[in-house]
Amino acid sequence: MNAPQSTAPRKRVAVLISGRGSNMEALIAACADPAFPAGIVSVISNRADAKGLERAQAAGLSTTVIDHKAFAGREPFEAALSAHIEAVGADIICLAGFMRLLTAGFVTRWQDRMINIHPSLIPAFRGLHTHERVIEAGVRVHGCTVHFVRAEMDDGPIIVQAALPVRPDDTADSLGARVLTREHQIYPLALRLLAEGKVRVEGNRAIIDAAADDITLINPPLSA
Ligand SMILES: Nc1nc2c(c(=O)[nH]1)N[C@@H](CN(C=O)c1ccc(C(=O)N[C@@H](CCC(=O)O)C(=O)O)cc1)CN2
Ligand SMILES: NCC(=O)N[C@@H]1O[C@H](COP(=O)([O-])[O-])[C@@H](O)[C@H]1O
Repeated sequence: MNAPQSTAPRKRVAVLISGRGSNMEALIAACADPAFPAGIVSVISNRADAKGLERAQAAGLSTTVIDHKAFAGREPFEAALSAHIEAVGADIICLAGFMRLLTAGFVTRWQDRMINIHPSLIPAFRGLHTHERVIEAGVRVHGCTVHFVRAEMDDGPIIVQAALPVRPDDTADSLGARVLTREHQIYPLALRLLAEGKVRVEGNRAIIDAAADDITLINPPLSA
């Protein structure tokens, strides 16, 4: 039974991608439900060859390429990004495999309205090549995180995490595939909680309002 349709206007979301776009697709699928408290108004890529652009167009969404290489530095690139995001009236920015380090100026401009998905249980394994590093380190539990973006890479207040066991026979690819499945579950959940106003930031912590009826999903039991 669908949750009662809230009368609040749906939050307007800009999704930033650089590549494949499978997390963007998970967000598109969630936003297709009229009862979902957010809708995607623009998909922006810094790469014209991002496969995600075709997927967004196939879903009938407006897509825009703002190529960082066309600008004389991060700030002018980000000024063009902000101008477009303001023009489409976005309330929330979702980074979904967006592979450009954003400056402190841009992060402050969109403070606590910009979230990112990262394929590790931050603060462990921040940065790139997380699955390879997890296997190399021999850790037993791995996962993914949706967090608010801060100037420091992969360092913001954590909204949702999902954990899973590392199998003895795991390769970076097999582990990455299981983590990606969890990413596609937790990103729509985090966006829903944020769009429903159920997340507030205190210092470097994200506080989820306890009434959020899907609290159990935030600490899901370790699944295979
Ligand atoms: N200020 C921040 N910017 C970004 C964050 C963040 O947490 N704070 N998250 C990232 C996403 N990301 C990891 O989650 C990430 C993005 C980019 C890079 C990186 O090394 N980029 C290089 C260029 C790589 C390329 O263009 O292919 C760079 O920007 O010079 C690492 C991790 C989004 N931005
Ligand atoms: N540090 C950022 C980072 O590593 N992000 C990761 O890039 C992939 C993008 O896949 P997608 O384009 O299919 O969503 C995802 O696994 C995401 O967590």
